[in-house]
Amino acid sequence: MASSRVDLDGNPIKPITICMIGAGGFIGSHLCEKLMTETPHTVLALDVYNDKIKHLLEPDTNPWHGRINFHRLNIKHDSRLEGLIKMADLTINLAAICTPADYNTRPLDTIYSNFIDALPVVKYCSENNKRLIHFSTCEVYGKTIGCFLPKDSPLRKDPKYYVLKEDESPCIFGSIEKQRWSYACAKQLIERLIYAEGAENGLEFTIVRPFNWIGPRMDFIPGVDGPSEGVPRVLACFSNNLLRREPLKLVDGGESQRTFIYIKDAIEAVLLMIENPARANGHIFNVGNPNNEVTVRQLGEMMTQVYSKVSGEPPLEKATIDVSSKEFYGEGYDDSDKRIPDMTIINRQLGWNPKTSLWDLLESTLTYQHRTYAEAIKKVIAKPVAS
Ligand SMILES: NC(=O)c1ccc[n+]([C@@H]2O[C@H](COP(=O)([O-])OP(=O)(O)OC[C@H]3O[C@@H](n4cnc5c(N)ncnc54)[C@H](O)[C@@H]3O)[C@@H](O)[C@H]2O)c1
Ligand SMILES: O=c1ccn([C@@H]2O[C@H](COP(=O)(O)OP(=O)(O)O[C@H]3OC[C@](O)(CO)[C@H]3O)[C@@H](O)[C@H]2O)c(=O)[nH]1
Repeated sequence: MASSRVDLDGNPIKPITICMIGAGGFIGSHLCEKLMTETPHTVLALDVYNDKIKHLLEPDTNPWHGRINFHRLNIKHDSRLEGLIKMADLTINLAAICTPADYNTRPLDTIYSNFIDALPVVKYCSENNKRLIHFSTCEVYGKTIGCFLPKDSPLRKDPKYYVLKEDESPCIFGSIEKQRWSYACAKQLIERLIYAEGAENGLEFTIVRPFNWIGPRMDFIPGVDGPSEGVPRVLACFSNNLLRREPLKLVDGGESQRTFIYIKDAIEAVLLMIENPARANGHIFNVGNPNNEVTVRQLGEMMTQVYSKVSGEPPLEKATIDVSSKEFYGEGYDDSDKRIPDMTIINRQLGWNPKTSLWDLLESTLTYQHRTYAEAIKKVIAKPVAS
């Protein structure tokens, strides 16, 4: 590891110990990989699962052996949590229920996971003067102001009505019956609590609002490495459809818009936050790629084209089908209409910008999906169904 690593102000970077909660998930696995391969830092990796970081934990001959230690624990009820936070210089909290299919069907679990379970983490960091990087979500913005304007209003084209700014945009959620917003609301309240701990008790914090980070190891493929009836996020839903040669399901016409960012670009931003505390503390950062905006329908069409290229299989004649949100997610679902991150703050504080185009990131991700799952899917499909 280069000992000459310096921060953005030219100061040498000292090795630190990081307590990473939720290290076994999608983002955690990429962050652990980055920290092991490119930095001298040590990671205390906390999670209920470790399948996605197994390659970093074994074998003992890995060059980073000894710098990553896995602790299997559930932060809901484990007395080791405070001790592990105390052992570290920095805590990164990624643990959450964060798949939209859960928000309206398991609202209590969602609220507990995203608010109640995060409380002790904030408390222990504050009481022990430990720095905290907390993962929130772009979903705290909810809907755009523009979506309430008449459909033909020219103001809908004005960025003032849809670009999402950390220090200006309001958080606009639906009614309480729309339980979709249980997650966003819990995330908003924990953000407010962390902000208040900073203001009243001097907690050193950074809040990250990821805008649809996607890439290898995201979620699961139903029936292969996750429950057959499970509904992961859109990348894995569409990957599953493509692998099984089924039409992609477009919820409510696939009209919602998203900006997708490659996980590896996003992890660069997190590393800058870790290694530049003076520039990152006290800030809330949007982390997304405003250049990669598509409707969900366009995403489906692009994934279909890319998958055909990487698998060598022709696309289905009917590549997509429409499905209502009630049928797909159940009662209480609602959606964010559009999500374009304003990049001013992260650019000013950390000089960071995303690089990878949507086509390129889908090409590397779907190559991974095909290599990892195509054979397993064939076996699942070939298995006779028990009568
Ligand atoms: N991926 C994105 O684009 C995105 C977007 C917005 C927000 N986020 C936020 O980023 C964070 C990480 O997201 P991800 O995509 O890696 O999700 P993920 O589900 O892959 O990872 C979350 C990890 O937390 C672990 N976890 C959950 N509850 C736990 C508990 N009680 N004790 C111990 N471990 C627990 C899970 O086992 C999982 O490994 C979440 O807070 C999420 O809300 C992610
Ligand atoms: O088969 C499908 C699955 C989903 N959709 C639609 O795609 C849009 C995006 O869905 P998804 O990736 O599942 O999640 P969201 O972007 O809505 O929310 C996430 O954003 C950030 C995060 O906080 C964590 O990742 C989470 O809340 C959406 O419009 C679905 O309806 C589809 O058409 N077909």
